[in-house]
Amino acid sequence: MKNDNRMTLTQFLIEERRRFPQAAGDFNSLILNVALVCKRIAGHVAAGELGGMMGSASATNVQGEEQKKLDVVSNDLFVQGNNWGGYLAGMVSEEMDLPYHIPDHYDRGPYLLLFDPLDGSSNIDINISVGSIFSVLRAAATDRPPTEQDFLQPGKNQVAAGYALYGPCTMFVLSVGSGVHGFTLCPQLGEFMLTHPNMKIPPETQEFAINASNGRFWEDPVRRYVDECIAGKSGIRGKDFNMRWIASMVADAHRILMRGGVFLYPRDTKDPAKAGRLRLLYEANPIGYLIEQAGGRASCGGHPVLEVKPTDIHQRIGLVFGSKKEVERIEDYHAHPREEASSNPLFHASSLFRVAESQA
Ligand SMILES: O=P(O)(O)OC[C@H]1O[C@](O)(COP(=O)(O)O)[C@@H](O)[C@@H]1O
Ligand SMILES: [Mg+2]
Ligand SMILES: [Mg+2]
Repeated sequence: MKNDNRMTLTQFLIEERRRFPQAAGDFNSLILNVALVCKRIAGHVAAGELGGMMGSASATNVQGEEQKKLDVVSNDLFVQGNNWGGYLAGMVSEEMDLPYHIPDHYDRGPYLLLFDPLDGSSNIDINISVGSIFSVLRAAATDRPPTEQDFLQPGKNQVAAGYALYGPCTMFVLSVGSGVHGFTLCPQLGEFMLTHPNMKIPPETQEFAINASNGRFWEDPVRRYVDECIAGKSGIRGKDFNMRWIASMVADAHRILMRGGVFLYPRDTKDPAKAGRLRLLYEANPIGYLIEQAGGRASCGGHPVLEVKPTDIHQRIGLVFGSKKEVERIEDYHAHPREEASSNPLFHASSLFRVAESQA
């Protein structure tokens, strides 16, 4: 990578801050510390500390010391890298049952940090790209530890969101509400350099991503959409589609930000107790925010996902995101079921995204 005159993440944040002359600097400290944590995680991933060395919670190394899973290591790095800075009131993580409270000997600050420290962890053992996803909300108060309720804000309240992708190179993709910007880690400088300013998702696509092994559990709007993509030129879409599935949502989202496409992890009937696979607060919301900032659309079927009022910090949700026109088509299929679907009571009984929508 030529790094001579590219802007660093720090320089980018300084430029952004000029738009908010009253800002105290807490926000930039937060983003820079999250980026530093991501560099540390990238180091662990690149060092081959994958499944064999760190994959099992009960694994021991040659010294007989217990080794932690990389998910847990990544979570600890997020917590320790951000609890001391004075800019956070608390944190929520996929790896922690309850919200994390800033210890009394550190200052509390105005922001909440929510994260999936390692997304796509089933890919660690096989050396396929994984990533970290984060979301930033404003705290309701700094004179007390945040309650769970304080974290239950709709995604539209996010003041920033982003992810790091640990792939062939490490990238940090960020939105602070003014578009989406991609930074690539320069190994020589150890800095994230602005390599992909203003990422935009084309409104149409010929690529879709879904775990097709769940096909028999899909409800009609999703089945219809996928069937039409597969029918290609011979069907009503009149064009051939390609399919991709990395099984790291963060990597699938990155591909869509780079060249368009649509991703579906819908609510299905496989386990009716689960309102989808992905977690609302630290997977669907931050990715939804980035996608919409890049001109795409993120939906839970009938509503923009960013409108959903959360009810639980680890709540799951059905999620569709990507190229705007494709997501709108899927939403339309939910809003206007096919004839055969509307005459089939099965399809009435369980609307794909019903739970999420009722919470919107
Ligand atoms: O087993 P599947 O259906 O391919 O699931 C893959 C999905 O699960 C996830 O890996 C869940 O994330 P975690 O690794 O953080 O649990 C998503 O990234 C991905 O889209
Ligand atoms: Mg995840
Ligand atoms: Mg995870």
